[in-house]
Amino acid sequence: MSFTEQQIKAALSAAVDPNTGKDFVTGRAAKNIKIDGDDVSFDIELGYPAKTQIDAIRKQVIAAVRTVPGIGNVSANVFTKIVAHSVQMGVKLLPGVKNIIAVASGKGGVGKSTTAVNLALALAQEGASVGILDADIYGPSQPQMLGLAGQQPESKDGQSMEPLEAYGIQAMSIGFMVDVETPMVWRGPMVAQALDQLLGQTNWRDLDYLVVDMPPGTGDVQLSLTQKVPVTGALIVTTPQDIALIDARKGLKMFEKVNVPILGIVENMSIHICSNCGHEEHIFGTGGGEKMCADYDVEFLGSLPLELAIREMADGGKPTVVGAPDSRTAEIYRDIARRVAVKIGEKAKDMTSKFPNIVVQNT
Ligand SMILES: Nc1ncnc2c1ncn2[C@@H]1O[C@H](COP(=O)(O)OP(=O)(O)OP(=O)(O)O)[C@@H](O)[C@H]1O
Repeated sequence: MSFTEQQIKAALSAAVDPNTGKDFVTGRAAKNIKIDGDDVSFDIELGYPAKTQIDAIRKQVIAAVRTVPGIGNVSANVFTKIVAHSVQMGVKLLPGVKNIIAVASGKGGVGKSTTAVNLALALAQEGASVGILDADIYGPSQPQMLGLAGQQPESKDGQSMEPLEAYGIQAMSIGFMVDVETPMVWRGPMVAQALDQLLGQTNWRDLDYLVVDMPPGTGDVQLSLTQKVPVTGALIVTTPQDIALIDARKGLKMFEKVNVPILGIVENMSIHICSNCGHEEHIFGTGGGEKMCADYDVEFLGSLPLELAIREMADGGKPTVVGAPDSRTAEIYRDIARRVAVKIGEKAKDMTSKFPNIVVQNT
């Protein structure tokens, strides 16, 4: 052997993870370096799902280590390990759920539910175990978007409910419990009770991420939900016009108030590309989302076009990420999903589960 472990580490610290922007040593991804004669093997542990990129990352780190003089065979085991990250103080994690991502908007109709479902499906496509909780009591649209309309969750014990499944993700919605065609007048306590039931009585099965489609707006219902749900981070969806941005700012403030970190902002319906001539038009204005992010020091996670196919696929029960997985739009959703997962991965790990239960016995 004509090289040292130090040289291997130096080579790996010259390679930067394109998703985190950190090198593989500083980011603590490189582990378990083993040298056997001239051959080297090591692990790269990613804290976010990246199934579509594992191959590229493997090639990148192998190429980096091959630069070490005298090196023989190099093998890298690249894998993902998602852990639970901290939530608001005093709120307990949900059983079977590691991380919760709240998807919110300041006002209705900006595409929050469409973004939430595509984000959930994109995280699953990248290899994570994902659920979606449709808490949008005013317009539960996830059953329709996931092709589950008219179905009802099963209960094995008469107390708790099993989430339904579509395209590999688990789903629970207030829409499975009420007739969405019949307008309902929800009084405060009814809303709270229904949401409590959804939150506390769903048997989520081993989720890395639960995406919560929040009710639009920043009123009392939304505020109490953000206090009750153990949220790891929130994402705000807005359209570029001023009125939506003003409301999105209120959303930012609401999460700040309850100490939920903002993962970033997604701008929806940013640009319209004419399907006939390809002409690009900023129907709702331009640059608003990015300016808001700069003003408030939050990340601009990406922007989605105003596109007929997004609406047709979501409303038709097969959202873009699964309906057209090779499209540019699906790629944008996957990029946003990876950014969100990386941001969560950078947050402090949840330590509550590390503390042993202390039992005081009277003898
Ligand atoms: N980028 C887009 N391009 C075209 N249509 C879109 C886009 N995003 C969402 N839509 C469509 O706009 C409508 C409203 O979207 P969605 O239900 O996701 O909004 P929302 O903010 O969740 O609304 P609400 O607050 O009422 O629940 C839907 O018909 C959806 O298919």
